[in-house]
Amino acid sequence: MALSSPETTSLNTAKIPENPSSCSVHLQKLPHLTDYLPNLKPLPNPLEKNSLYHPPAGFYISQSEVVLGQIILDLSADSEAASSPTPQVAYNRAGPRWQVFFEPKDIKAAIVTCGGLCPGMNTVVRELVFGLWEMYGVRQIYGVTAGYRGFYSRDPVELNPKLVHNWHKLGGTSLETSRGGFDLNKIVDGIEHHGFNQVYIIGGDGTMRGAVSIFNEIQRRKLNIAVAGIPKTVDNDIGIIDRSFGFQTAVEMAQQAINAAHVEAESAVNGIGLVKLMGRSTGHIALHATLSSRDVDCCLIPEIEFYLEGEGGLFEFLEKRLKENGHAVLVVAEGVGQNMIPRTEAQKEERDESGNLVFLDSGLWLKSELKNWWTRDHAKELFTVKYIDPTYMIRAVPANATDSIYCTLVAYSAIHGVMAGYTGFVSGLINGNYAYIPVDEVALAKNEVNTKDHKWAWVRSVTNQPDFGKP
Ligand SMILES: Nc1ncnc2c1ncn2[C@@H]1O[C@H](COP(=O)(O)OP(=O)(O)OP(=O)(O)O)[C@@H](O)[C@H]1O
Ligand SMILES: O=P(O)(O)OC[C@H]1O[C@](O)(CO)[C@@H](O)[C@@H]1O
Ligand SMILES: [Mg+2]
Repeated sequence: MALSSPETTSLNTAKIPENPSSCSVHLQKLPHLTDYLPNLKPLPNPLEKNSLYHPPAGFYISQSEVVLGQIILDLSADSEAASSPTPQVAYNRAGPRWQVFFEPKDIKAAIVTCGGLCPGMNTVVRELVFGLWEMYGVRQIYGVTAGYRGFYSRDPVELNPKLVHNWHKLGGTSLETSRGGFDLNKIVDGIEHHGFNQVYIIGGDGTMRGAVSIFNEIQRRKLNIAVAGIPKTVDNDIGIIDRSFGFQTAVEMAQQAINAAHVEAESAVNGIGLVKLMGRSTGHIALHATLSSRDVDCCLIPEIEFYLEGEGGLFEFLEKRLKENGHAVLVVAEGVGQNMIPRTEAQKEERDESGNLVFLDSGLWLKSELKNWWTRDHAKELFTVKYIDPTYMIRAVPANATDSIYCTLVAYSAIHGVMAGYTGFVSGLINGNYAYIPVDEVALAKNEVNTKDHKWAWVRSVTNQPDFGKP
């Protein structure tokens, strides 16, 4: 990998070697059914005979095609990477393989949706059904309803293109979803009982941890069943992938709430518009909504520390903004201030069916703190806080055009991977390319906002909010 033009770096003080060490690549191993069922025989891909495809040269993806996990490198001679070069992590590129390990007539596929809603869930299900049916001629496709518990407590629903053709226009998940109900043995027994040999699992971080256990148990039982995950996270809290389908739609929907908060704030004397957006442990939606809106004066996310009172605190900042502009818009993620909001003993313990801590309403808390502050310090002046909580509105909608394309491609990628005999993987977008990632890796990978990165610096520069830091 030689640098094309050393001159271009003349403005930069960093020394760049003429010929930086050729990069070594570490390919993350993808589990395959033949790892534990060595006698399985490959077959030619049925797409060869699909009259709609006529696969051209280069259509099939080879084992050697990879997607790099990191595409930004520091080539300077004194960089850490140059002094101890670690191999680049790479993932298998997603797409059709020329050999498959399933005969279409023998396939019985199951699709399940788990966890909270996200725009595009129905589209992913629709595209799995269409892809399996149209590309590979699969005729036994089932929806497992109500999340993981559906594997053992409900009859699966037969799916076909006619039934699901309109689902991309619907928000939510027509298969229904739930939290909790994860009983590993009952689930794998259910999969065996129904004779499913391809299992597609759509869900968030918890769902992916469940998928790891299901995959491990299937391997332990040496079953010829492939498991593929499709990460769904409106909060964008799953690592490795660029983002989940539905995330951009949610950010777009958040604009409506921010616009309304801005109008309300601007139309009042000392008006504050307060918007709470989803994001339990990560502030990606709040961050992206702030960057795209430009009406936001302050964005608070769980990854930053802040305090309310005193010099350098939130109230001091808002007071300044109110003096300058007469109004201010504040966007907070739901996970913000959870360690500052007073809780009863019962609230400290309260968890949802999946075991996630139930959060208190950060927006309501902030609204009340703002009112107390104003009454205490400026009792005679007018003041208004308009609090908007669009929580479910931003995720209960169908996917926008960009997310719809993502839904289709991520679903097709999953199908191609499973047909090729891969298992225990997820399909996802990495640096703009579809790739296969071992599910155990995804289940552990968090995606928090890096507050030392440019993106957070951009927020600071569009809002001009201070680095609240510590008092
Ligand atoms: N560690 C785990 N092992 C097995 N199953 C799990 C685990 N964590 C969660 N699950 C199961 O996965 C399903 C979904 O989990 P959860 O409710 O946490 O949502 P999620 O998948 O994280 O989605 P989101 O948080 O985006 O709404 C539930 O059925 C839950 O019981
Ligand atoms: O009310 P529910 O369905 O548990 O969902 C709320 C949670 O779901 C999420 O959207 C994640 O899917 C979180 O942001 C939020 O805390
Ligand atoms: Mg989760």
